[in-house]
Amino acid sequence: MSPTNASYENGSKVFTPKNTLPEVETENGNGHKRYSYEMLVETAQFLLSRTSTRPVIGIICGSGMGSYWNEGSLAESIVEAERIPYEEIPNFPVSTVEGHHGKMVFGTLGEVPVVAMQGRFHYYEGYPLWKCCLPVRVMKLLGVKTLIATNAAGGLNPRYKIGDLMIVKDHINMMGFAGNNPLHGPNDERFGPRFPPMSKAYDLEFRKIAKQVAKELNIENIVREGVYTCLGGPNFETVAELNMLKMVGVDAVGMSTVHEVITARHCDLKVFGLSLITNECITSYEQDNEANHEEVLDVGRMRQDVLRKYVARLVEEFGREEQRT
Ligand SMILES: O=P(O)(O)O[C@@H]1C[C@H](O)[C@@H](CO)O1
Ligand code: HPA
Repeated sequence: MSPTNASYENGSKVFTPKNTLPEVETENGNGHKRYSYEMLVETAQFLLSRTSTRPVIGIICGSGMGSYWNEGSLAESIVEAERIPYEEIPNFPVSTVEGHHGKMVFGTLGEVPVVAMQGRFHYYEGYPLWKCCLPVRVMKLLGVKTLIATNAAGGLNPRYKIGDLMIVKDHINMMGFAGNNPLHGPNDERFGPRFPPMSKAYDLEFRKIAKQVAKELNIENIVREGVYTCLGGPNFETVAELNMLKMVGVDAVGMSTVHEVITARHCDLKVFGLSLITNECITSYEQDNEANHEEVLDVGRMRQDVLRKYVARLVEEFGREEQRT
């Protein structure tokens, strides 16, 4: 089905956008389906009916931040938390990663109303990118103004150490280079424009605040700022791939976030990105060690107290900044 009504004027085809996109649309030739605006409104309305929280900040908890465990995680420290499992949410995909929590957690952090995704959807699980990003659009419809996207990533910058935190300054959309983009397909203007800019993807003010907060918390020695890229996964990268990414200016490599950020910027959410460096990227054939998921989770647990305190303070500060602007 076409998202436009086509008619002919003086022999030329004229397209008039329809008011709504069809409920489920077969994407250009690749067989993927997509959700309509109305389905996402239904999802948002369901969530709003299940909680009295009206979140202004949305947080995506990455692998290092309690998407695999609850104890001591940021999601656990949300006050007056209401937890809604993904299985109960209409139109929501169900996380297939073993051990992932799969819950939307509503409540407050430092008196700022928030919603946290405990468990995200990854491309390697088999979801098309637009489906991985569905919760971001739902957050927008819930009234969220700012997205904090966190992830676990391999450190490619040789100065980075395992356990460092990287404020994401920018990203390189490697999957987008191959034409795989969450905005691929018909555009719905109610979310945003057909051709959204990405040159200010990661909010400058938030990045400044994050550096200031790192100083206050005395963790500035482990907080870096750099460029993140997402590959499709699930395999970790080859030595040649990592050396190529290093050459083009990538500091940290992961399997998420970029498409979420593109979707968030498209619908005008402000974005802050944070990577936990969980492993060293292997850039030489002489190195014995290999990347592995257990190490990613171990480092996540090791750093979770710091991450929780840091992100909780950032939420307070971003909430304040939100009120100022
Ligand atoms: O959800 P994130 O991006 O934090 O998870 C990363 C990427 C893979 O899911 C996993 C690899 O260990 O960690
Ligand atoms: O080294 C990595 N590569 C890709 N994704 C990752 N997620 C954690 N570490 C890595």
